[in-house]
Amino acid sequence: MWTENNNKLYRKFEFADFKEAFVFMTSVAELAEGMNHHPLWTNSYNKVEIWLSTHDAGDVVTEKDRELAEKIDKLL
Ligand SMILES: C[C@H](O)[C@H](O)[C@H]1CNC2=NC(N)=NC(=O)C2=N1
Repeated sequence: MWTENNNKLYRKFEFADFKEAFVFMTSVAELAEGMNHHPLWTNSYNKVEIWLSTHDAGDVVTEKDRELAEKIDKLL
């Protein structure tokens, strides 16, 4: 579930292992490139944390962030 805090959408994802996490990250990267809208994220072994905001709009949450979050959810 995404939460909205400090002008960012945030969600933490957990996978079976690093390989699964990285497959997910590769798909997110392709989505991000397609939208020209990129995540701030961290990866530690099987965990991926993502923060979404729109820098061009002054680092706030916009429709683009909500759209990317929705597309990311559909990868799961
Ligand atoms: C120049 C380029 O179009 C912009 O920097 C794009 C790239 N990716 C981006 N990603 C995010 N998250 N926010 C932006 O405002 C943004 N802008």
